[in-house]
Amino acid sequence: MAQLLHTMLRVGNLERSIEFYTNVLGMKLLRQSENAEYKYTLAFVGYGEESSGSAVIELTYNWGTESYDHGNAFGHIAIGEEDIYARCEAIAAAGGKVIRPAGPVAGGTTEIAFVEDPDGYKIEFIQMSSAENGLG
Ligand SMILES: C[C@@H](O)C(=O)SC[C@H](NC(=O)CC[C@H](N)C(=O)O)C(=O)NCC(=O)O
Ligand code: NI
Repeated sequence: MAQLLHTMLRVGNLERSIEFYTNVLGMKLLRQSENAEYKYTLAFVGYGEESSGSAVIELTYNWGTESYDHGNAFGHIAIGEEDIYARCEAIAAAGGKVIRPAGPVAGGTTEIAFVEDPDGYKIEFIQMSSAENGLG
């Protein structure tokens, strides 16, 4: 059976992104690799080991490229959380940017929040106990 493995994000400063995803969002740095020939470094972060079936984020740093034009197509990566209110408080306290405070989605009951990572990618937090479609 196919398995969702990772989402790749190109980032402008790998150390900054690793710091955010680990110390602000509470993920683990799972593995890191460098390709000197093609001048890029990969860092995989997530809440669980890939070997246990956890989907992860692949942070890609192209040496010397400090920013990207994100266009207007990319939406977000979603993370299920037991308490998005506490998580958002912790993110804000750690200097993270909460761009949509925790609360019910417009016209619905699922409770969500949005934060922005250091490159401007949006991360959605969903209160699993409130999630519709059987996620809760
Ligand atoms: C390890 C595996 O999960 C990969 O995603 S490697 C894919 C490969 N990545 C790179 O070459 C990284 C540097 C490259 N300059 C880039 O920014 O992508 C690749 O084929 N990338 C092309 C792509 O469109 O992802
Ligand atoms: Ni990949």
